[in-house]
Amino acid sequence: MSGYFTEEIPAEELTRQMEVARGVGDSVRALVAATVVTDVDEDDVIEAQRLIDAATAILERRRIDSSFGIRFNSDGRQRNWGNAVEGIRNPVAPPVEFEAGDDRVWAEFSLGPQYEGPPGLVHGGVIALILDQVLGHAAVHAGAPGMTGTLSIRYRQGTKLGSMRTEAWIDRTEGVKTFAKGQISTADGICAEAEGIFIMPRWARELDIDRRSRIGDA
Ligand SMILES: CCCCCCCCCCCCCCCC(=O)SCCNC(=O)CCNC(=O)[C@H](O)C(C)(C)COP(=O)(O)OP(=O)(O)OC[C@H]1O[C@@H](n2cnc3c(N)ncnc32)[C@H](O)[C@@H]1OP(=O)(O)O
Repeated sequence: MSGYFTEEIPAEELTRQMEVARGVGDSVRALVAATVVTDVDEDDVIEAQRLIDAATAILERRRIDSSFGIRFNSDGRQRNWGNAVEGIRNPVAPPVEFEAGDDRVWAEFSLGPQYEGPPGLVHGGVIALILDQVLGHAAVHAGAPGMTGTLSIRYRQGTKLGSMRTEAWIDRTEGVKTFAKGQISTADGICAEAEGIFIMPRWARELDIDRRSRIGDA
């Protein structure tokens, strides 16, 4: 399985690189939201498009041949900047920043107009995206990570665009399978609940690699 590799970067340099990555990610996130809801005249839209195309040409002057992957420093710090949920350099990602306590992980975050499904509400697939990641994180945090085998979601009520919270915890483990549960809530209460089975894949079991740090597709 490729995509997991070590790339040693000194601490200060890593901090600096993170600021730059977050900066460009945040700017493009703002651009995406503005593109959805702008009400300016067409001439302004066309001028903006010209500038955006120029920016894209700058970024494409040099690129990696693959996706970003997950990069580790030898101290265990990881960079998953391309991740669709938490990647700081991925404008598709809100990004969601997870915190961990004794028995669960959680995050507070906001979803803007680019995540709309039904009018004013978050798209159901985006809800699934977030829940997959938070449940996967709970499995990692419990020291029993894996790839998502099954994810079941009960959508209890529409999730309004804006501020929300997600959290997840482990229900139980059975051999290579970790059973996780979680939810997303807003000021209206619980909007969606999920149950997932995360499985340590056969290739990882055979490699016998560090379960805490290497499995999952974060
Ligand atoms: C300090 C560092 C921190 C690092 C911090 C990292 C942060 C990290 C955050 C991670 C957060 C990730 C969260 C997103 C995670 C994705 O999004 S993963 C991407 C989506 N999922 C996939 O692409 C998975 C695709 N499927 C597969 O790869 C394989 O089918 C699976 C699921 C790994 C299983 O394959 P396998 O290993 O060959 O399984 P196999 O040996 O046949 O079966 C093992 C057991 O699992 C059961 N099983 C197999 N498939 C399934 C299934 N689909 N459903 C239920 N049970 C199943 C079998 O029945 C068997 O059970 P037992 O007989 O042992 O009771």
